Amino acid sequence: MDKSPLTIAIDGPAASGKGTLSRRLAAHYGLRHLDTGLTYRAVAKAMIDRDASLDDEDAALDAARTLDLSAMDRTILSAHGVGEAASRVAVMPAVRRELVERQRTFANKGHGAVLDGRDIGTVVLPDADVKLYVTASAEIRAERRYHEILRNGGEAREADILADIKRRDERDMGRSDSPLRPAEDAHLLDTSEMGIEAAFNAARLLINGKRSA
Ligand SMILES: Nc1ncnc2c1ncn2[C@@H]1O[C@H](COP(=O)(O)OP(=O)(O)OP(=O)(O)O)[C@@H](O)[C@H]1O
Ligand SMILES: Nc1ccn([C@@H]2O[C@H](COP(=O)(O)O)[C@@H](O)[C@H]2O)c(=O)n1
Repeated sequence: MDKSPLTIAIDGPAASGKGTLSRRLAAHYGLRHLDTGLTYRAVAKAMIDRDASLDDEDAALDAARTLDLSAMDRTILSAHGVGEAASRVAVMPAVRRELVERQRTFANKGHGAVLDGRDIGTVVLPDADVKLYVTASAEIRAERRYHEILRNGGEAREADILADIKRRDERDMGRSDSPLRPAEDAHLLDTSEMGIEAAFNAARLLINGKRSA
């Protein structure tokens, strides 16, 4: 296998499967992985814990500056409501600047990395070796998330999840700073009719093709 450093940027809307794919790719290529959504979630959670308003930019910036990437707990941060709150602090340019800096430092520290989020290919790592934009219809994404919540012992209504996903898509794609969109040189991967294994194999083929080109 080619041992040169490899940076992979993976973007896509909520519950599109970018985290699942990123973890598989990181394990396969022996790369470190950062789920950048967790950084926005951690800022939002810190504000909720401090009873700060989610519109308070000073409090959000303070939470971003004091964030410890190594202490982010996926189990706590993955709650559906925290994702919604994260998309509200993610519209703040000062918070984005702070977190993007931290994310770049992570990416540049070692021998390659996989980062997933909303602006990785467009803003955080515009020179990434490979860029993927993972998507699926809102209905399929809501169905997958619904089953995930049930599997984990939670309760939810699929219709509420679909409404949340559509609202979050709108906020993430419509914000003026770093809106969610595919980078011009990103490969599109629509997994609406593709299982996890098939998506992983498709991504692996694209990456290997790019490396040997
Ligand atoms: N190709 C696929 N086929 C079927 N289910 C999938 C596929 N990819 C991911 N999933 C499932 O869909 C759900 C959402 O996936 P995942 O958490 O990876 O999405 P995400 O884009 O990282 O979400 P978020 O934006 O909330 O971070 C999970 O339950 C995962 O197991
Ligand atoms: N690079 C990123 C990553 C995430 N966001 C915002 O955080 C929210 C939560 O992200 P998840 O991937 O964990 O669902 C998301 O809705 C975005 O608003 C971002 O802006 N940039």
